[in-house]
Amino acid sequence: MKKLTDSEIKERLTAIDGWEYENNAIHTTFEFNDFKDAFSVMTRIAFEAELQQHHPDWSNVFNKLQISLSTHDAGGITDKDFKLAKTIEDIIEGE
Ligand SMILES: C[C@H](O)[C@H](O)[C@H]1CNC2=NC(N)=NC(=O)C2=N1
Repeated sequence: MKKLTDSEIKERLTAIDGWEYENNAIHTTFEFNDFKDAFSVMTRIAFEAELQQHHPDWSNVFNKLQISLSTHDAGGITDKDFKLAKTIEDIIEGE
């Protein structure tokens, strides 16, 4: 999988709100009403990640969820990260 260049990453980020590019990964944070809502979304993301065979680096504290996406094998950001980011946005928007 081809590693995207800085300018390709910045260009693609304009199409997804709320994500930023830093430290060789794209990041976002979400805040939910409570832990149950956060964990429920995480479970849905987990099943989609498994289907894509591409997995988020994330952390959850109570109602907050921080997500970072990068392609470990490529040592940077690839189409797989933008595909998973779009999937995550679709899951959140369906809430
Ligand atoms: C064999 C398996 O598909 C690979 O190890 C996948 C699994 N999930 C992955 N997830 C992420 N974020 N980066 C990877 O390089 C990666 N590799």
